[in-house]
Amino acid sequence: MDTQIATNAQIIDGKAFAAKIRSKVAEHVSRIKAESGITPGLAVVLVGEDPASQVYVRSKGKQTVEVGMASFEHKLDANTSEKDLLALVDKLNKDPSVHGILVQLPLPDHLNSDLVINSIDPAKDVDGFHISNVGLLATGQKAMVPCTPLGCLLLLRDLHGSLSGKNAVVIGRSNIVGKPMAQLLLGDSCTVTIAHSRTKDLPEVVRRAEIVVAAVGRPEMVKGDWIAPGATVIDVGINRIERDGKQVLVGDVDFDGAAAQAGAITPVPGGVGPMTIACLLANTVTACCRANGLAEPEGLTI
Ligand SMILES: Nc1nc2c(c(=O)[nH]1)N[C@@H](CN(C=O)c1ccc(C(=O)N[C@@H](CCC(=O)O)C(=O)O)cc1)CN2
Repeated sequence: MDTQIATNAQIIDGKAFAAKIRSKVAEHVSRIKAESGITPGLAVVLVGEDPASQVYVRSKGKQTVEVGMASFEHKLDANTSEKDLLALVDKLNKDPSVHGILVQLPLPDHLNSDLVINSIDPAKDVDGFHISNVGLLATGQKAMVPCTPLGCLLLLRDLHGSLSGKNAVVIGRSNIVGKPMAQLLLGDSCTVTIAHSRTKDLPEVVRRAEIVVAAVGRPEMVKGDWIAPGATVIDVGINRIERDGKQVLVGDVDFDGAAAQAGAITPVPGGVGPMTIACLLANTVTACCRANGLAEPEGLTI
């Protein structure tokens, strides 16, 4: 790694990169329609009225339609029973016009997320959270890949080309981001450490990394002096905090401190977040192609 101190980190523009992915997805959607007459379709299920989830689901529907796909939104009451939710998933599993199914998380407490996710047909599991897809990814087989880690990987590949041999530290061990992120980096031949709240001397562990992916859900926890000079910092955190009497969005990384050290860094907002929905659209096209024996889009998945 370059040992020179980098004071002007490159700001990785996730918003612009996500727009490029969406335009590639739109091209593939046109091709699929022309070749087969099939319109890729995405069904999104929202249970309850969590304000952030409502925003994300609205964006998913809007962007799905913008790339030429069919969007099916199912908004269910917060008190929906597990039986009714499972019945809806079963109906979507059987619907040939639906190629991708996503159940927005978090679900209300009375619903068992694992049970619901594992009831989705793995071939339609565009979130990549079904246990079959988790196992396929872990064993290096063709899987549906979780959208946020896939977005991070595409950003890293675009920046570095090959990631082979790089030292990567993933902070956070969630099933949605930390664990699949580590699998993806390992798949690209990085040397991967998964760190978490119990990791001893976390700052020292992070200082050894050429690539840092922060996904802990704690506002600005990762400090500038934890970052090795020239390292690439990918901030997955989306935390709403109050600062100077205003609500602001911050990541898991102290942006100003880290940018003074890093070679490249994602901002919040405008970094990893927009990649999540772009990769969801890409996964839906991939699922549609796999289901219908059509050529899969290249460069949009691993
Ligand atoms: N079933 C799923 N549930 C959830 C997922 C997921 O991938 N699948 N991820 C998150 C929420 N999420 C998508 O669902 C998501 C989060 C953030 C963004 C985004 O574009 N963020 C913007 C900021 C937007 C804002 O102001 O809040 C950014 O970072 O620039 C998109 C999608 C949890 N649930």
